[in-house]
Amino acid sequence: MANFSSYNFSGRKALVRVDFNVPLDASFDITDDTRIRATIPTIQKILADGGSVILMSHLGRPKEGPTDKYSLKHVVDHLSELLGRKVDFAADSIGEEAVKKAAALQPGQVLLLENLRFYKEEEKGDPDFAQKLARLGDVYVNDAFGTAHRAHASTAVIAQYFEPANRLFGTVMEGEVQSAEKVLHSSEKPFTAIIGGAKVSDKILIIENLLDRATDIIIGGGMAYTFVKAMDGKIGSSLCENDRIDTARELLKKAEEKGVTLHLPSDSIIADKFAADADISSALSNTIPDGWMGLDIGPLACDMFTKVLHASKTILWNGPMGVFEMEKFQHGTKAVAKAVAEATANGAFSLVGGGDSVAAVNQFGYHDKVSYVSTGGGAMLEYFEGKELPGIAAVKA
Ligand SMILES: Nc1ncnc2c1ncn2[C@@H]1O[C@H](COP(=O)(O)OP(=O)(O)O)[C@@H](O)[C@H]1O
Ligand SMILES: O=C(OP(=O)(O)O)[C@H](O)COP(=O)(O)O
Repeated sequence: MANFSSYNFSGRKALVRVDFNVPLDASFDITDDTRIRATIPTIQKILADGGSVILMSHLGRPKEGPTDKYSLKHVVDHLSELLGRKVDFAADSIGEEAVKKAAALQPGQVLLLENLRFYKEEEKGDPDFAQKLARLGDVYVNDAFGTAHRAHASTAVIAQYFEPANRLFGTVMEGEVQSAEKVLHSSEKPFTAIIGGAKVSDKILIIENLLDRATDIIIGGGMAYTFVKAMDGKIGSSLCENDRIDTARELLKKAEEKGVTLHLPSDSIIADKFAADADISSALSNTIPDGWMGLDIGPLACDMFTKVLHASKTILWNGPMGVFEMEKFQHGTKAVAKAVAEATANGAFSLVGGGDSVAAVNQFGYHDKVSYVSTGGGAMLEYFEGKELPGIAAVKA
């Protein structure tokens, strides 16, 4: 593996895997550009050396192939603005247009490929797809920390098609790993992990490993209701992964055995539909009526979580406490962000990561009141499990 800062990109086409999986609103405007902004130093260094850049990323989780909603064309204008130069776009990632545009790329130019996940081969880690991508450039830079926990074609499989001397991490990856290492080796207790959001089946498994590290685990957002149901609570139509209920039950038991306190939201803000104009009410999280769903933690939970956070010395946070994109369901995430900021002001070390979590912290004005903001959510949590992430291992191999 080569070193990014000493690598000379002059005359080279750098194929750079970035994580441009940014939140978009209904008009496809970017609501938080942290992940794009983070990659600018990497892109600028390659261009300043006299190289050219081919950017590749995923956006969301498209299931049906090419879909306008998930097109990376939505980020082209903003990226051009941030770079101060026009970025070209290929409406494909390995097809004729991508190949032609990549071949014609001149030093100083930037090309963005269409969403890699429009090909099912990407998530399957298909070697043929990875090799076709690899042919577009002559040096591979992985700067997608947020996706480093995925063993996909563009993050893990592709690296083998480049000589070790032409495989590198970009500045995002380097910075993220350095900061994560710092936390990994210096986590003062009480250590509180906050897990929320909506990727229940992905992140519930990570909780088990956190049991060896954390003294307290706060579970909020859509993640909470699978646990509430595992304790025989009534959750109405709240988000729930039924095939993870047994896992949740086991985790509750293991936490007790290990002396780790799992904090679930005792109450919730409930809604009659998943919409900004829903009718809302509040309820204990284990007595949510049929036809209603929990879309935020309630006031009792906010108070309880705040107390736990104020007593913490290390805080790791991934996943919002509610559907913060809608005003009616922002309060819990705001309250937790405030408590994390207050704990940080009192000397705790706090690390917040994940596309939506970072968007929330930015939106509520707390980004500079926490110790570190990571572009990765699941990736950051898996890094803390102590295992090498596939996207990192492949570049180092
Ligand atoms: N109670 C809930 N029900 C449904 N979705 C929720 C709930 N709470 C939070 N969410 C959603 O979770 C999403 C973020 O989850 P996730 O992707 O896991 O976080 P991150 O991007 O920070 O890693 C947000 O879009 C938010 O609206
Ligand atoms: O947004 C991401 O992760 P995150 O929600 O854990 O922050 C990454 O872009 C990975 O996306 P994925 O979880 O669909 O593989």
